[in-house]
Amino acid sequence: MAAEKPYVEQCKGVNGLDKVILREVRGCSAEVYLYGGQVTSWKNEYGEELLFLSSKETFRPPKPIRGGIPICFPQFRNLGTLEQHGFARNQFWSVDPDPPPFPTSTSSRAFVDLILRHSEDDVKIWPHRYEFRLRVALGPGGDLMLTSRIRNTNTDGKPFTFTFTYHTYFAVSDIRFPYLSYNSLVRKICLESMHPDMP
Ligand SMILES: O=P(O)(O)OC[C@H]1O[C@@H](O)[C@H](O)[C@@H](O)[C@@H]1O
Repeated sequence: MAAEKPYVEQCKGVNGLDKVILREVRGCSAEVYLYGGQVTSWKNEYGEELLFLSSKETFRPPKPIRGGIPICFPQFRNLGTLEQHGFARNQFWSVDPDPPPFPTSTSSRAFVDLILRHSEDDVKIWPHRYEFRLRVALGPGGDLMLTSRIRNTNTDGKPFTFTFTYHTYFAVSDIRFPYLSYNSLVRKICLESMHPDMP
């Protein structure tokens, strides 16, 4: 009888980059690259891929990975002076061996905790110190849950503001917008996310 695959497995992905594979008993799975703290694959119990990853993706840092769920932090789009979508997506995150407890317990056995801390290079372009903890969990039914906890670790207690996004690329087999052009739809989604009460 074949050995059961583990719920959580850390291994090498494309170009030797570290990745973590999460699996649940019914066959669903997810993959997370430590580069970018980025989910690059999420498959349902039939093995169908639910996320888009560019076929041209070469997994070559410092270029961000195009596809999956990039983490945009501390800046979304061009809403600031940093490079588009901030710098968290092209940094190497670490597995967090001792994350602080969550207020509610999880039923998931397939999860990984990652952490990104400021580097001295970050501080030169964004003068704040932080800890960004990300939990990626795959539920028993195949649901994917991302939880982000961002802590200000400035030694002088100075507050900071940031913008943040899970810039999810979903895989779709076909897409048609009979009444909206692509650009107006994107603009509408962006406006709605900034101003949720807009008509
Ligand atoms: O090309 P990037 O930096 O990975 O960004 C992906 C996309 O991010 C979106 O937020 C922008 O509206 C697009 O213009 C952009 O192509």
